Amino acid sequence: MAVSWQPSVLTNGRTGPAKQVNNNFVTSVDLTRRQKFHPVSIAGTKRAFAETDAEGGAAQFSRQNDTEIRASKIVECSDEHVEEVQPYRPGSTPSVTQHPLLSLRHPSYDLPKQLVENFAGLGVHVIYPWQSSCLMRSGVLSQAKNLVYTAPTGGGKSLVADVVLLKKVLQNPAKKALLVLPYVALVQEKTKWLRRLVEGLRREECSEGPGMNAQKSRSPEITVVSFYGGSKSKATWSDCDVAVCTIEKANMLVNSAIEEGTIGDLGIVVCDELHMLDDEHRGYIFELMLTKLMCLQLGIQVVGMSATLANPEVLADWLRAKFFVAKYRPIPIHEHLVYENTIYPSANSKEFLKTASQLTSSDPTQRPSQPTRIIEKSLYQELSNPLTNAVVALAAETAEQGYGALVFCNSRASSQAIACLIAKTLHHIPASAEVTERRIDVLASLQALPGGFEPCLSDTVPSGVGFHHAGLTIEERDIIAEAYDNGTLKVIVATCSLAAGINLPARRVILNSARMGRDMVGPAMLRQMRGRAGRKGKDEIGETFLCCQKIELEPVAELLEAELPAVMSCLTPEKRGIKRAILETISTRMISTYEGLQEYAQNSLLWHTAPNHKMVLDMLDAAIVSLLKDKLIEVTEYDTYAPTALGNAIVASGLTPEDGLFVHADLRQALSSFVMDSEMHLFYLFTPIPHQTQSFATTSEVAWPTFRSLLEQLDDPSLRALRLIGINPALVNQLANSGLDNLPERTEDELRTARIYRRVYSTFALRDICNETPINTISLKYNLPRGTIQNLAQTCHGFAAGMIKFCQRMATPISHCAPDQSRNHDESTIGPDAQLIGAGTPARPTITNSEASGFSMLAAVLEHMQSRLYAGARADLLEMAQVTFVKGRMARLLYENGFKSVRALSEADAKKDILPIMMGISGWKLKQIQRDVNRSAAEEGDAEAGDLYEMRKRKLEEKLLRKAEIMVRSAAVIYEREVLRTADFEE
Ligand SMILES: Nc1ncnc2c1ncn2[C@@H]1O[C@H](COP(=O)(O)OP(=O)(O)OP(=O)(O)O)[C@@H](O)[C@H]1O
Repeated sequence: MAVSWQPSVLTNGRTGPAKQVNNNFVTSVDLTRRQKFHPVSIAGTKRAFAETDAEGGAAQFSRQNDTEIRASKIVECSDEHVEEVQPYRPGSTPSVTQHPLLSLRHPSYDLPKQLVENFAGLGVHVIYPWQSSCLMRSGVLSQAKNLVYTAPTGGGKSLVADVVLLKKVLQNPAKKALLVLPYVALVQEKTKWLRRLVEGLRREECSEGPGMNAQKSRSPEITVVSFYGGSKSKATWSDCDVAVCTIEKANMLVNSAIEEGTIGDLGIVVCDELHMLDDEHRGYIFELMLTKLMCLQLGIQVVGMSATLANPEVLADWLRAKFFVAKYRPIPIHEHLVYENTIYPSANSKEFLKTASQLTSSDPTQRPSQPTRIIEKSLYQELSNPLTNAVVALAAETAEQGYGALVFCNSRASSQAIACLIAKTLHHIPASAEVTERRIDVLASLQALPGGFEPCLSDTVPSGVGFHHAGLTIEERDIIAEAYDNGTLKVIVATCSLAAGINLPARRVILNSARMGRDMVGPAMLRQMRGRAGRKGKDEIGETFLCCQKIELEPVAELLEAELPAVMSCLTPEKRGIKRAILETISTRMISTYEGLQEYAQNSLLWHTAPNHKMVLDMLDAAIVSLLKDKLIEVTEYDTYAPTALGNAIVASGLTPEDGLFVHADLRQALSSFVMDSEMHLFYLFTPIPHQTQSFATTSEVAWPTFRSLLEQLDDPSLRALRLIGINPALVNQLANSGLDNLPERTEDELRTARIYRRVYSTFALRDICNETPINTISLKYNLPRGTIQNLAQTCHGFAAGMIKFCQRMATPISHCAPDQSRNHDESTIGPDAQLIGAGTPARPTITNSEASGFSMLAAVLEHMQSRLYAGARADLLEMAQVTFVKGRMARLLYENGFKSVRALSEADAKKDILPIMMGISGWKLKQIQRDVNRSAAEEGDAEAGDLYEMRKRKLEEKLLRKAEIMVRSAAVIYEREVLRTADFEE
C-alpha cells in the first residue's frame, strides 16, 4: 500500500461518521481540532466497560477499507486485581542536603566547575547514591584502582565511567583514554555525548611526563575522536585525548601503541558491555587487549561495566579491580506475561514461573494467579492469532496515549508485518499538525536516500510507526531511530539487534515471543530488551509485556528463571584458542621469551577460569609450536621469539593467524601471476573473507544459479582471473543444476575451496558497488536486503585498509634486536637458562627482495582501489567523490552534466545548476508522491490533492537544496585546500 497523507475518512463513531465526509477533505489538523484526546498514564488506569460497549467493541467493527483495522480493546478484569502502578517520584531519591555527596560539586570528587555544569546541562543535577558510593570506593578516583561494576540497564552506569575517565584526562594532560564499546552505533552516540560533556573544558597545565611535547603542540581542549571500521575519519591516536572505539579498533590501537613504544601515554581504558568478553566472534579480542594491559603493569586504569554480569567477582579478580554491584533502577519496571489474550502480572521471574506453570498445569487445584486485564478477541482476520492481537493492541494503546512503545520480533519479516498491522490500527488516530509535518519530513528524508528505502515504511510512518532491522541501510535505521527518539514516531518494531546496538528507551517494551529466529534469546539479551523500558528523564514508569503462545510458556518461564551465564574466557581450544594472543604479543615486541609468554598466559581470563593451569600451559606450548610451524614466529640467534614478516603483517592488519595464512596464499598467487587487464583480481583481494561479512555469502546464501549467470557475463580476462584464483565454472554450473546449497567442507582443502567460492561471490557484489550500481539494483540482483549489501561495502573498507597494511608490512624487512637493545617489556626474564620451546628450529628464510618489492607494488595498487571503494565510483570520478554527499551515482551525474572537477562544482550555483540535477535523480520519488496523492484522492474524493502534491514536492526541493548548498561549499573548501597545497609545492 502506498502512503496516504490525509488521514483518511473517519470510520470510528468516536471521531466522525464513516464515509460521510466524501468530497470534503479532512486534514489531520482538522481531526486534531475535532478530537477530544487526553493522554493519560496507561498503567493502572482503568477503562470502563461502558466505553467499550458504547462503541460496540472491537467485535462490532466491520472493515471500512483496506488500510484500517481496529486494535482490540484492553479491559480491566475487576477492581480488586487492578495493578497499582507507582510512578517514579523524584522525592524518593535522597536530596543533596541530606547527602552532600550526591552533588558532583562536592570537593571529594574534585571536578572542574565546567564539567559539573556540563553534566547539569545534560540533565544530571544529582547523582544516585550508588553512583556516589561507587565513585567513592577507595582509589577509584585517585589512585588509578581498577574497577568492575554492574547495575541494571538504565541504572546510570555510564556516568560513573565518564567521571573517572574525564578526571583522569583532565588531571593528567599527558594521558589518553580509551573507551571501548561493542557497536558502531554506540561508539557514535557516545562520541557525541562526550563531546558535549567536554565543551569548554581544558586540560590542566603540566610540564612533565612522557608525551608532553606532543601534547603541548595541541590545543588544551579535550579532543574526543571515534575509531571504527569503515569510519572515514583521518584522526590518529596522537591527535586525541579520548578515543571512543569498537573492540577491534581498540585492540589495534593498543597493539600499535605497544609497538611504537607510546603505550605509556595511555592512562585509562573503559570497557562498556564487559559481558561481551563471552562473545566468541568479537568479545575475545576484549580479552586479548585486557590481558596485554594486565601484563604490562604500567598503571593503566581499567574500568569495566555491564548490566548482565553473573560473575563480576571473577572478572574483578582477573583485572585486579574493586568490584561494585548495584541493583538500583531509577524508573521502576512493571513486568507482565501475556498469554491467550490475557495479561498477568509478573513482578519477578519467580512469580512468572508460578503463573506459567499454573497456566499449563492440568492439576485443577493449581489455580492460575488472577489476570489484571483482558484483550478482547478480534474479528479481523489479521488479528485472529491471540499473540498478534495482544502485541498490536498493547502497542496501539501505548501510542494512542501518546507514549513510545518498542516491540521486539524474532525476524525481519515479522517486524515489518507487525509494524504494518499496528500502523493500520493507528491509521484513524489523528496526529497534531506539527507531528504530521514531522512525519512528512521523515518520509522525505527516506525518499531522498541514495540507497533507496523500504517502501513498506511509506505505509507505517504516516501512522507514527517504524521498523528497524539489519536489512535496512544504516541511513534508514538512523532516520527511524531519530524520529522515534524525538517523538515523531510512537512505535518501533525491531529485531533484537536494536536492544543491543542502540539506546532507545520506551514506556512499554512488548516482546512478540522471546525468540531470535527460531531459538530462544539468551537471558542477557532478554534483560537488554526489557531494560529498554522506562528511561530516566523520559518516562515515569516502564512496562514490559512478554507475549507468548501456549507452547512457549514453559521455555519462557525457564528463560526468565535462568541465571545469567558466567562470563568465561574465549581463549579455550573449543572457542578461539590462544594462538592469536601469542602471535600478537610477540609481533608487537611486547614479549620475546618463553617465561614472558607464561606470564602473559597467567594474566589472561583463561587462567582465572580454567579448571586447571596445566591445561593452559599445554595450550601455550601447542600454540608456540603451531606458530613456528606456520612460520609466523621464529627463534632468533639470541634464543628469543620474534615475528616473521608474515606474522607481523597478520597482526598489523588485524587478521587471525588462520585468515592471515589464507590471505597470504592469495596474495602470493597474485604476485606470481596477476591478471592486469581486468579489475576482478583486485576486487577479489579486497573482498573480506566470508565469515567476516557474516551475513553476505555465508554458505547457504550463495545462489548458484546467480553465480553461474554472473560467470557467463564475464569478459575473458575476468574469467581468467577467477580461474587463476581457483574458480571452476563447470563446478558452479553443476551446483546450479543440482540445486545443492553447499560445497563439502570436511577437509582443510575443501574448507579453503568453499571459502574461495563464497569470497568470489561477494566479489561480484563489491564490483557492482565500485561500479556505481545503485544499492537497490544490487539488492535485487542478489536477492539480499540493502542493509546486507551496505554491510559488505563497509566491512570491505576495514578489510581493504588491513590488506594495504599487510602488503606494506610484507614489504618492510624485519630486524631482530639483541635482547639488550630491544624495547621488550620482558627483558628481565631473558636469561641463559631460559627455557625455549622450539629452540633450534631453523629460522624462516627472510623475504626476498623481489617479493618485498612485489608487495610494495601491490600495496600501491590496493591503495588506489581503496579510494574507489570509499567513493563507490569508477576511477574517473575519484576527485569529485571527495565532496560531501557526492558518492557513486551522484558523482557520475554531476560529471555527465559538465561538473567534471571539484573546481567546476565549487563555482556552481546550488539552486540553478545543482538542484535540477538532484531533482532529476529524484524523478521516481516525485512520481511516487504523485501516485500516492492520486490514490488517496481517488479513495477519498479529495479535491485538494494538487495542493498536497505541491506541498510534498516543495519539501523535497527544500531538502535537496540544502544538500546542494553543502556540496558546493564542500567543493570550494577542497578546491581552496588544493590551491594552497600546489602553491606550497611551487614555492
Ligand atoms: N544521576 C543521574 N541523574 C539523572 N539522569 C541520570 C543520572 N545518571 C544517569 N542518568 C541518565 O539515565 C539514562 C540512562 O543512563 P545510562 O545510559 O548511564 O544507563 P546504563 O546503566 O549505562 O544503561 P545500559 O545498560 O542500558 O547501557 C541516561 O539518559 C543518563 O543520562
